[in-house]
Amino acid sequence: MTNALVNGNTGLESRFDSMNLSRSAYVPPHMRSSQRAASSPSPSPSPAPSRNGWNDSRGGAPSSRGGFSDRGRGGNSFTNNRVAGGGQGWGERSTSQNWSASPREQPKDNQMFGYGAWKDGQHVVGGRNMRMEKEIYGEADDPSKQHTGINFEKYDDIPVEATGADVPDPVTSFTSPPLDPVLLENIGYARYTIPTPVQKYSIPIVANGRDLMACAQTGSGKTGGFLFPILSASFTMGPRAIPSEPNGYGGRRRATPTALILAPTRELVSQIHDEARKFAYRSWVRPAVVYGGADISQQIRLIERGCDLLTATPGRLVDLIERGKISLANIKYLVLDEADRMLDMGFEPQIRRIVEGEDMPGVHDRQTLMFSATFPRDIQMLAKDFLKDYVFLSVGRVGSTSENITQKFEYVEDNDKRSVLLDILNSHSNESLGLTLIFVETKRMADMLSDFLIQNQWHATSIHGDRTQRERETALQTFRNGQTPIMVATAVAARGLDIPNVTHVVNYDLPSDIDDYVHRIGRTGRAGNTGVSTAFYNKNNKNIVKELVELLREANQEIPGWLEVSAHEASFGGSFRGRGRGRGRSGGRDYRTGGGGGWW
Ligand SMILES: Nc1ncnc2c1ncn2[C@@H]1O[C@H](COP(=O)(O)OP(=O)(O)OP(=O)(O)O)[C@@H](O)[C@H]1O
Repeated sequence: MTNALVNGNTGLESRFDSMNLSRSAYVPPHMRSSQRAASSPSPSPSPAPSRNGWNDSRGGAPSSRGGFSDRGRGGNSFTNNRVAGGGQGWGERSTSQNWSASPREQPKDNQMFGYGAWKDGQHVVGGRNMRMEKEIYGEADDPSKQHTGINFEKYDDIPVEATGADVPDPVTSFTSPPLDPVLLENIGYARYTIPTPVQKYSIPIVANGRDLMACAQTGSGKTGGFLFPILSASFTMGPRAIPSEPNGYGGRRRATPTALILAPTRELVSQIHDEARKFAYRSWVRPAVVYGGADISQQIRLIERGCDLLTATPGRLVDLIERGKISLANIKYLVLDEADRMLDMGFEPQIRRIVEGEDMPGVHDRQTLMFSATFPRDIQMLAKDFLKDYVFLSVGRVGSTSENITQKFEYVEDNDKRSVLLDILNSHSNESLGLTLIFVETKRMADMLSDFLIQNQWHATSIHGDRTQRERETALQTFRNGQTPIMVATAVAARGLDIPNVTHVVNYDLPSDIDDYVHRIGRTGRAGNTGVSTAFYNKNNKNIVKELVELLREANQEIPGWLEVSAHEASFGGSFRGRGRGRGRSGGRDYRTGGGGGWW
């Protein structure tokens, strides 16, 4: 029996039927935690005991099924009207109800807590909402939230290079100024005490109106690196005035976000949106998220309620623009997160259309930021079109891996991989109760391997592009909460995902691209925590062996003798040259400075 059958739409639905669970509308991932908070808890089916004491997602229903909730807005609609025109760039949002009248005034009983407004040219900060705070920030020791690890302060030892004209000095702490006091309070609620290096630099660079291409290792806080300066400036300056609607849109309300964040996968945009909700708390900024594979009408209803900072996958955004639901005319900040992956996934035409072919202000009338842990040549070239006079920031060498990850290599022939994997899982299960993420190359392999693990009494699930959105979210949810502490994944889970307590990443199949390896192992060892990665290597992986050995050396890892020999043979035997994408896709620095060892 394959995963596709068990977890395909029909299989899943019939399993729910047989469990006699109540059916209800699909709830998108970014709505689920609030929905849980809003609805009374429903008993979950008791899991079957297993060898590792965890529950199997396949025996349980997603706990978030149920009716639609509107993120704790208590059913109140709020108007999203702004003063049209205005000419000066920054305008005014008029709010009809539910807001406190002055920045520090607490809302009255019938007013809405947790949301602010822009009124009469002033930021009217919403009152605190304890339920919302618990939901978005978690408790101090909440295992579902990432906590900083013992090596967090060591990020400061990583060499930073910032190139470009007149690079502003970095900040050393979270202070106001330069950060808006409301943002500072939210950063405090998130329990961040000091900025990571990428944040130290990005805050003043963006505050000074500069464009930025920022490269920093996985798990080192790039999301805050773009959210903090954007939200801080937005809180202080308020929304831009909405330009008059072009002919043909009269009377139709379109969302007009101030900031747009593009990212490659649904899971990643949902995660960025959750972070945006943390830092936009009590402010006038309404974060929104759109991605493919989920009900578009529900997304339209949500963006109509408020959409100032929009996180989107490119395909769904184009769809909404075509439907006349979103205008980009107001964009002040454009962020391309994991831009290199978006190009790999073939999103370049959609991205070019969004940035150059619609109504987004031109490069001189917006600020553009690109973030990734890897910046191959083609993305630096895209930067030439999208960015102006930008600062190129690299924390560590571009494309390097974090020293917080212990990288192990095993020589394993394809036929032996399954049994070696079982051995490794057995040995690790004695050591830690952390989560294990296993990467494979194909969707079919992801299904087959997770079935194999389940047959061997391991609680496993899988995530890949052929699973439905609901299945993907369920897999992620049961992995996050430890019900299925093993997740077999394709590249869809390689980028950006920030899942606490992933202690082990296994590259069951090594990728053919060294940058993919960097992102995959980066699902562990995040925020100063330590983690382990194990890769199964054999002769089929010679195309990346030289880069692997360089990465290991640079990250002060032990290098098995046989791997060095293989790298040596590959260099001199010609089997590596001309295959894959060649030496260090991200081996360069700012291409404008001629850095990078001349590999282009
Ligand atoms: N200043 C900070 N203090 C404490 N924790 C932080 C800080 N900045 C970020 N974090 C936490 O570190 C974790 C990793 O951050 P983030 O997901 O932004 O990393 P990233 O650099 O974007 O990684 P990736 O390259 O994998 O996308 C998150 O859980 C985040 O909450």
